[in-house]
Amino acid sequence: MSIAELPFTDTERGADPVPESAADRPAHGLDDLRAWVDEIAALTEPDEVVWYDGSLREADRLTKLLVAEGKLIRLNPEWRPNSFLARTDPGDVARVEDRTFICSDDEQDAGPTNNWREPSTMRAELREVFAGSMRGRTLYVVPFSMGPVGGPISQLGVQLTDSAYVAVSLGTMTRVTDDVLALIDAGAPWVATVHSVGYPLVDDHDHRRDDVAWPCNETKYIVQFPETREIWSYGSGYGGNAILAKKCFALRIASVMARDEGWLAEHMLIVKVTSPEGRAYHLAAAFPSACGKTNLAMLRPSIPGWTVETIGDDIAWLRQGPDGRLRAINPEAGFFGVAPGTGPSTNATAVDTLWGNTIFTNVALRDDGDVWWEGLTEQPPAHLIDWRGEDWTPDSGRPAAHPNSRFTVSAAQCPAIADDWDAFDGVPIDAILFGGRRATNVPLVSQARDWRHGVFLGATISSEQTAAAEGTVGELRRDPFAMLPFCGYNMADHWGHWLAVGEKLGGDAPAVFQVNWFRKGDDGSYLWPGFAENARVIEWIVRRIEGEAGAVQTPIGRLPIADELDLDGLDLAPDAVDALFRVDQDSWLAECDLTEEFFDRFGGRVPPALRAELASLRYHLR
Ligand SMILES: Nc1nc2c(ncn2[C@@H]2O[C@H](COP(=O)(O)OP(=O)(O)OP(=O)(O)O)[C@@H](O)[C@H]2O)c(=O)[nH]1
Ligand SMILES: O=C([O-])CC(=O)C(=O)O
Ligand SMILES: [Mn+2]
Repeated sequence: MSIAELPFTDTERGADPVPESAADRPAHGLDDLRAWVDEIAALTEPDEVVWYDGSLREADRLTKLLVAEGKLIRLNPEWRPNSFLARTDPGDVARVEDRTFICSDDEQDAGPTNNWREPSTMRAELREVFAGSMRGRTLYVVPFSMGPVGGPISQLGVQLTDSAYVAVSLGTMTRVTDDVLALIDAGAPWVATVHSVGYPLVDDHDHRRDDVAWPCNETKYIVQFPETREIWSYGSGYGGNAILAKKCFALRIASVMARDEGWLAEHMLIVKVTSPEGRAYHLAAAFPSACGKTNLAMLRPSIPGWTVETIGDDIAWLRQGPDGRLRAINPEAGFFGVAPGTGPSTNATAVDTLWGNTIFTNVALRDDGDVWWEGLTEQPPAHLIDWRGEDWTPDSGRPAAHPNSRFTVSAAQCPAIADDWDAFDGVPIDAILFGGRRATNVPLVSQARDWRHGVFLGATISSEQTAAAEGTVGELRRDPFAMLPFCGYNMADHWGHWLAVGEKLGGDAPAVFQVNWFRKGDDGSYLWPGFAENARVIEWIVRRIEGEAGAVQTPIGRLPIADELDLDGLDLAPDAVDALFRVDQDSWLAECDLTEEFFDRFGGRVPPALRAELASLRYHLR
């Protein structure tokens, strides 16, 4: 196919350019791209500009450079070929939600769950911090595609960054190829993203300072301009803050594009499930950060006859296809997964994926030059260098790997990757799952009565805070659609958008379920073994889609009837099943009060259909 014949996505860049912005003109062609790169280079004053082409040769050159600069440690190639360890600054280990801004023209469009700043004020602030911010450094230009290059659900972007670690990571996490430039030259739209670690090596008086292993800045900005589809990130080198294709573009900016164009950009894994009868199904599931997406995406079923293959572990873009069904792509090309808790008994597929060609961040270093983290083996090694670079022994009394330590690895390297994982036009979705980390109340699995009830379940996801973002771990927080930190517009409008998408899908809409692997008994231990055993829940879900499994109607949804969930060979605590599915009237009524309080934060923007769902839930509980 020639470039001229490739189907282009129909995204327009912002209609109302804000004056004095460096990157808000409608961009068409390589000349515009080059002009924009020049403009940012004039602002940030790097020593040189390098176009990164994503090739193995260039990746190799940059990792060698990073090793020479002391920014990456090469792992022992005998255990972990072509793999590296990065240690961040201890203050730069997770997404910074309080420094993440949605700068829509209208504050109401950002909504009460986003930090809003007036766009021109923010632009002025950004110009100040970015001025000269790349002095003494190299500016990398990284053109990338989210999704198969030129695909009907795919989008293009360009990231400018002064971090080689970020450029290489982006090369793993997205498709960085010359084809992207060819599409841009042919006029395809692209999203402009600028990143600086905020650690210039030369000051205003021409004084040079030495670089550090993890340059960053105490002042951080993660800024999205939804109308002009732009991203500016300053002061952090950590994944979710710095690999702008991921959360900033594929969720915050893409969710706005999706709202405007009638599709969905969601914080979801995608899997292909094959039943013992050989029938294939595709499921998409939204769980908040560090609540089990990567684990479910790589599930090895404990029950015979079933297989689960990976399509994506974090982000899904979904669009109604020509056949009327909802089709999904994984816009990413790699995994940026949580290391702790990843071991042979929990996620053997991930362990096998990480055999080489991996960048680890903030895990511990073994004396033999390999890596370790809590959960990789039952017994920790006798001695390690911890994520801060300090000596560690099992009685040090602190974790050796940071709880949010991560691996960056190519999706193609996953042994369980599905053959259709990079299908040009995506895969048809049969079921959507919503889940959170709830010690109480929420049952192991339930089915929504219909799409509208499903949207209510998505809108009311709540979860105990994890280490994936700065904040108090364990506190309960509302995380609608697992998108609280990632929705680029008013969350209540997002619910309305989901309802509208459901209307369009009609009878072709996927079935919707809610799951919770994390319910605890009175003694504080998990009631459900989780991980591989979650296949039993997947089986019930597939049987429900096929109309083969029974369910009982309860006020909160349809629960499996006794014996429909295969528990054969499971060693559950006495009463565990009862406790996993108990619907306690009083605590659910209290939950309703919390939901109403939460809805009230959005005032009149909450879709009446969701208020009606809440009223109906209360009515049936009483
Ligand atoms: N008890 C229990 N823990 C689980 C289960 N699945 C995942 N976990 C744990 O949850 C943590 C995070 O899991 P991930 O699969 O990495 O979470 P994620 O949703 O992909 O996280 P992000 O990459 O931050 O979006 C790990 O410590 C896992 O061991 C489960 O079924 N049961
Ligand atoms: O974005 C990140 O830093 C990692 C991630 O997947 C999440 O937090 O959901
Ligand atoms: Mn995530």
